Amino acid sequence: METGLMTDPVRDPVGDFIELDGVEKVFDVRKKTGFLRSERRQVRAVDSLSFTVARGEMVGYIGPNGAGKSTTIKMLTGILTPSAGRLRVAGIDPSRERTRLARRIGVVFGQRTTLWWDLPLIDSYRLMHRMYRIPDARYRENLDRCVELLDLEALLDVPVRQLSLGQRMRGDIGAALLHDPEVLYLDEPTIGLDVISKAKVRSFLRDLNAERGTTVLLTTHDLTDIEQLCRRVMVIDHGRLMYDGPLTGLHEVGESERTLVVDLERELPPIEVDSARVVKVEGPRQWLAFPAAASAAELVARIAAEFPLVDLSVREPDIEAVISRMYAEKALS
Ligand SMILES: Nc1ncnc2c1ncn2[C@@H]1O[C@H](COP(=O)(O)OP(=O)(O)OP(=O)(O)O)[C@@H](O)[C@H]1O
Repeated sequence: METGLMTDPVRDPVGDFIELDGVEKVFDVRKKTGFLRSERRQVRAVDSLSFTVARGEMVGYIGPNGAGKSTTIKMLTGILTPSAGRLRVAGIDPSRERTRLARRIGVVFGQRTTLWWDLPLIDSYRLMHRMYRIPDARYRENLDRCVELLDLEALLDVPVRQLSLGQRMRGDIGAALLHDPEVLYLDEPTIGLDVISKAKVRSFLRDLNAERGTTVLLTTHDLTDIEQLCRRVMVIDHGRLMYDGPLTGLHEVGESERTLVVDLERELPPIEVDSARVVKVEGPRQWLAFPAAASAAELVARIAAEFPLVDLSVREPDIEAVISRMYAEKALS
């Protein structure tokens, strides 16, 4: 049933909901090279991209600026047509049947709003009710739910232009969910938000995914979004998939380091020990970087045997650092 949009992962067999096979997107760009001269150039924004996302998955889609993330999402909504390859969402070819697909997907572009700027929030919702031809009872139910969980009650009569960024974002997420989409594409949903607004948005998305089984594809520069929401992450760079797996696996791929922080009885010269190097000294405290895969216990034992150790802690690698290192290594290779 096309409009039976509630997903029940128990009844609904888990299958590939989003499928990309060798998808490419090439843009023709004209670049001015002189007064009356210009040069044609091709930009390969997405290159041989293949992946699948199962129903109910919540997947992070990350990469540096210009990697091809927005282009992918635009192809998944049907706004852009792939130059090559096969792409399906819920069995639909997005660019051929964009309107039919629109009833089944929700999209939030963090840097743009789908709301009517001059109208109170509730009027935008009423317009969407009509535009998407959402049955009255379903609209009411979804509206009430979004108002409650996204804390929108006090905002409904406020013109969108007067909302803060965080309020507007919650309003936009509500708008994307009024028609009960099976899949939600989020492009930078927490960009520019304060800590409290970010926490609200994340908790809402977690509940949405858990309770309704909504499939979520999340693009973000804030890795805490990924850490808190997604078990799986895909890393894209230069339009190509570089990594697809659990967030924790990125540490191994990035050959990252952990940090041992030791407090000594007194200020001492940097500790010299095999398999670790001092990266910072502050009074009696020293920071030693060591390979993430090496045993912290062995290193601690060696230091404790030779130095007056008072206290210690081990810091896990910073995902952000791991990813920037991955990009840097790729650029050099
Ligand atoms: N309409 C377009 N015409 C020409 N080139 C484009 C167009 N849209 C995107 N590109 C180019 O395609 C590449 C991928 O862009 P895209 O916006 O998909 O990256 P992104 O990963 O979303 O980046 P960001 O994190 O900065 O939003 C970039 O080189 C960009 O300049």
